[in-house]
Amino acid sequence: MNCLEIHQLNFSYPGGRRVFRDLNLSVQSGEKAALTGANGAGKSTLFQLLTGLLKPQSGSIVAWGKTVASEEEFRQMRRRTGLMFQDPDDQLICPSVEEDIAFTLLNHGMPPREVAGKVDEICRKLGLAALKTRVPFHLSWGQKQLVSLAGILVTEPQLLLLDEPTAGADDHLKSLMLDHLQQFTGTLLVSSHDSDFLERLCSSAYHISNGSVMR
Ligand SMILES: Nc1ncnc2c1ncn2[C@@H]1O[C@H](COP(=O)(O)OP(=O)(O)OP(=O)(O)O)[C@@H](O)[C@H]1O
Repeated sequence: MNCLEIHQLNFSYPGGRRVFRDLNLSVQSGEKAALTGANGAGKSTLFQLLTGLLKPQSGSIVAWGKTVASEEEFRQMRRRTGLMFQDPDDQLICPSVEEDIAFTLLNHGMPPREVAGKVDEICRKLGLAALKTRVPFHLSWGQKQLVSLAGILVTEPQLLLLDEPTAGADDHLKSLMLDHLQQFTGTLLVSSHDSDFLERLCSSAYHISNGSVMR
């Protein structure tokens, strides 16, 4: 079964040039797929379209066999999906690391005590325990990326969309991310210019060029 299907997607930013022209893409459940393309090819834009943060002019998105079009359908889809933004400052909004990691689970109505246990566990796994009370805004770039990833993994998503997760990451952070993402059993679509990281993580690749996807 396909986790994701995109059919004949067309998208332009208001007043901007066309980003996608009749783009088609299918990603199977459990697939770990790389999304590549030159700067400005449209990788970040595609992630935003896939999660309903941008609306296409035409075309359709199907997730787990169901068309996703209305705001409510995207809301349901986002509950099963983790999107890691390219810039962690777009992701981190709370006054402390632990609150940030807990944010989505609390929003989903999980009891605070259960959330606290899950936050502790993911912080332990990702080596973030010492940063729990820190202000996210004051962390280093790499620490912010790791906190962003923790806030996503803690929700146990079935689909992970990662937008250049290793940009600016050192070798230690990259191998930490790799270890955890290799263990992820859901569907993964990861954009990156880091071919070594993609080769070690992904088993398939899709390349965006001239507004459409090539395998
Ligand atoms: N908010 C916006 N308004 C207008 N144009 C935009 C906007 N955001 C992105 N674009 C344009 O859309 C195109 C695709 O940008 P996008 O950021 O999706 O590319 P990308 O593949 O993620 O690039 P990179 O590898 O540099 O991160 C680019 O031409 C960009 O300038």
